[in-house]
Amino acid sequence: MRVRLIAVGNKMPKWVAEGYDEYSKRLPKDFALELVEIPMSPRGKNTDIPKAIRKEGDAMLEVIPSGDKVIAMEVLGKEWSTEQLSDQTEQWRMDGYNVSLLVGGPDGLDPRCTARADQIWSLSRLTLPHPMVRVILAEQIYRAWTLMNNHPYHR
Ligand SMILES: C[S@@+](CC[C@H](N)C(=O)[O-])C[C@H]1O[C@@H](n2cnc3c(N)ncnc32)[C@H](O)[C@@H]1O
Repeated sequence: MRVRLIAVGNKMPKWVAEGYDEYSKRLPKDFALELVEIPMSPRGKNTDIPKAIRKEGDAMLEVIPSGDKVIAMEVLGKEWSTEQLSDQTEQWRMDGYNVSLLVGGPDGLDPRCTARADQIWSLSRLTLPHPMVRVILAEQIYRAWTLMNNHPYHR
């Protein structure tokens, strides 16, 4: 199984890249977490924000492999416990699915990306900065994998 994390932002601070790598590198090849970064459209005082979001959405839709289970990350999505995430992931694995997780930029996901998703997942009702979301996702995917494999990391 492969989980593709499709996230807006390609110039991340060192702590974000290190945080993401810390967890993604712990996963085995047969449960790989793969990062696909979508360049953030530049923002300035006169930026047409809906147009910037659309451009990010176009790029995102292009890299979602057909046949993947698609999960949009949204504050107002459904909250899952780590156990629910692990059970759901196990189900996808048994059914032979790969997964794409979509993380928007500072102005959120293009509505077409949310519409493309099979499920909408919320990490909490807090609005988190998009760089932090990818680190939290890497840790939670790793944690879910440890649960699926009775690894002592999760307690
Ligand atoms: C700074 S937030 C965007 C906030 C924007 N006002 C919106 O309504 O989506 C950047 C991205 O991080 C993700 N995100 C932020 N907080 C989240 C949360 N609590 N749960 C799930 N995803 C979150 C979403 O994908 C969002 O598009």
